[in-house]
Amino acid sequence: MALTDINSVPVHLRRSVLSVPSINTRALEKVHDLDCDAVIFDLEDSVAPDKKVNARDNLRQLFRENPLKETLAVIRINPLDSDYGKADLDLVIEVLPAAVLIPKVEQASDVQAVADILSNAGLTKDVAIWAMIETPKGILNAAAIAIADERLQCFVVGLNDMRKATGVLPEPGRSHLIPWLMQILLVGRAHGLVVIDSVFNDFKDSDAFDAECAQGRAMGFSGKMLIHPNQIEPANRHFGPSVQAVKEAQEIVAAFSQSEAQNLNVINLNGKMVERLHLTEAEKLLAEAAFIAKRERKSS
Ligand SMILES: CC(C)(COP(=O)(O)OP(=O)(O)OC[C@H]1O[C@@H](n2cnc3c(N)ncnc32)[C@H](O)[C@@H]1OP(=O)(O)O)[C@@H](O)C(=O)NCCC(=O)NCCSC(=O)C[C@H](O)C(=O)O
Ligand SMILES: [Mg+2]
Repeated sequence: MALTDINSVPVHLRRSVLSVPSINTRALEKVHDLDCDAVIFDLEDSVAPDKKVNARDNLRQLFRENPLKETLAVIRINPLDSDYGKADLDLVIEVLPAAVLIPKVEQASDVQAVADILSNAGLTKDVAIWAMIETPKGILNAAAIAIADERLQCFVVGLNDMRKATGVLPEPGRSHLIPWLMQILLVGRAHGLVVIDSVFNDFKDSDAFDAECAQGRAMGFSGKMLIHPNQIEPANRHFGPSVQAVKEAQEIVAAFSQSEAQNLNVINLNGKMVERLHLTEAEKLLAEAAFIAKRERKSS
């Protein structure tokens, strides 16, 4: 599978990235039937210390007997300097998920340490690296982290840890967090990374979740980390191409394919300036929409 490049097709979507506690066998059984783009099998904060071994065993069995097919599989390990991180990474090397997610990344060396262990195990590009940016130092060092290793593909924001570290209270609109969110996004984009918005804890409040997805989409995030199956449909809707966006993209492609537009870099489309950069965006959006439609046809 080609590595994700936010500006290239074919696309590997990251609209909905569902976290599943690897100790919860009931939830682990369910993930095969869920319409999310990626699953994070969590070994970190959702698994109690005395359950880490059981959780790893659950994943070993899942990857051996019933691996995910259409959905990207990611394993979130514990920090390498904790009591559990090294054994978690050994499991990653054994079962080969699409990516390993490192929590609480604060400096480039946190990524490099994982990359070195993967390389020493003979894995060069097989397992991508994702990094959680969820501490003040992680945000301040994001630019160095982004270039720590060529396997790094994705930043995932963690606002629970960020709030804990800073004292920022949860509030609708996340106004006090916006500078930090945009900083992470800017750094990620500068280095061609996918950037995933944080989880939303109140999984029964669908209106508030809808609003936060809309905000995350408007900010430029590729998708949202989720904690509950109910959050998948709204995340797919907000972070995927809307009907209106597909229609506009088709109009742009059609307009630029006219013979009179062949040598033009800018045209007037229904009273709006449209340039070739919009054509590139339109083609990417249509490829994304086609990819989603094909996957939906296959699963229905
Ligand atoms: C939050 C939950 C503990 C709620 O679970 P539950 O009480 O079981 O909810 P429901 O009864 O509404 O569940 C309905 C059915 O859906 C299944 N389910 C629930 N959650 C998941 C899931 N994540 N994946 C798959 N399936 C799920 C239930 O088993 C029910 O099934 P059934 O019995 O057949 O009806 C729970 O949702 C949960 O544990 N969520 C994930 C928690 C998690 O992964 N936490 C770590 C990630 S959060 C994070 O990383 C924060 C970040 O680091 C930061 O700092 O911000
Ligand atoms: Mg966290």
